[in-house]
Amino acid sequence: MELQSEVPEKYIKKDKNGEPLDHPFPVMEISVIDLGVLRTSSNSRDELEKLRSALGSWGCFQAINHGMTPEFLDKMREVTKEFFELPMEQKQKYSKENNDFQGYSNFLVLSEQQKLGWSENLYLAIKPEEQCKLELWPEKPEVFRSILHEYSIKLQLITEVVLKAMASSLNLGDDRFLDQYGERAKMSAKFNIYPPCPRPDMVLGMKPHADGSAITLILQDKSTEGLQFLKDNQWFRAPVIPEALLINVGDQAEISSNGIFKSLAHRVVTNSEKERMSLVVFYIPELDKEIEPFEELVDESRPKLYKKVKNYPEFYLRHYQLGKRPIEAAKIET
Ligand SMILES: O=C(O)CCC(=O)C(=O)O
Ligand SMILES: [Fe+2]
Repeated sequence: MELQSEVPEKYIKKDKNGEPLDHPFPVMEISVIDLGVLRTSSNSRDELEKLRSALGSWGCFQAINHGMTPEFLDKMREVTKEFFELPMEQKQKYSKENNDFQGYSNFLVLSEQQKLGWSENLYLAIKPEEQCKLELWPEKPEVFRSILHEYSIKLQLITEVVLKAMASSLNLGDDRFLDQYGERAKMSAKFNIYPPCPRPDMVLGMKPHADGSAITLILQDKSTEGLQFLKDNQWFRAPVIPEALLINVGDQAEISSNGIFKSLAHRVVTNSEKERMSLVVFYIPELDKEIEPFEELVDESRPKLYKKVKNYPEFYLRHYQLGKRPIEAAKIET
């Protein structure tokens, strides 16, 4: 995207509270959780309590000791930036087709009227294997395919540890989330680049949304902040911890946990001088699994908050296009 002093109208976005988008919002309180401690059964009670409390308030945490070295994470960041630095015609070889979610796109467009985000993305399924369209996996930079493969394997292991710990933290059997979501749950990687933008006060990198996943794992840029979460009607900046993965609750884990874990709205702001990258991995339950609040978490003091849903990505898209928060449509009316 070319840098210019005026930006096209379709990118202009006003904050609901009238604040400029680049207002210096406060930094959120985000727990740092040691996955190594969660993995060991002794000693993990405090860490589980921390996890439960983090997911029940801010809906996210920073995971450290996840089994990937800082050098490996830096390599992922570098490879992501190198891909987006390729000439446009090379990136367009991987362009997203209209009826597909996988591939390269220049901005997030779901419908004509929607304001565009100041970003380029590359969306690739990474699990299960038969959903991967290897022809869309860039051949340049040369290490792209092998390093993404390695990253996928690591993220599968991490996801399993996190979902088990989430279950334990709710005093449920370890496999409660994994069983509900299915062995063939999907993982998709979304590579984002947010180029410098001349009007960070008026243009967003990504508009406010909550994720339709069960959980999302984000590798953030090391030197450029941008991600913000909305809590109690106020935006907060997510800090960057270079060696950590930021893991957040998506709508489906909020539903399964009967609202104990929170899927918060978030957005990405732009920066006038620096570009920002992120690598986001969505963990998405099998489409034909019925997702509903675990019955162990429903009682008189905590009635069932959500209906049963199936194929949430489709449900999500349908409601998102109407400009509503999809999870609202899954709520049981009281
Ligand atoms: O770029 C980021 O840090 C987050 C992007 C995001 O929220 C998403 O892709 O769903
Ligand atoms: Fe998101």
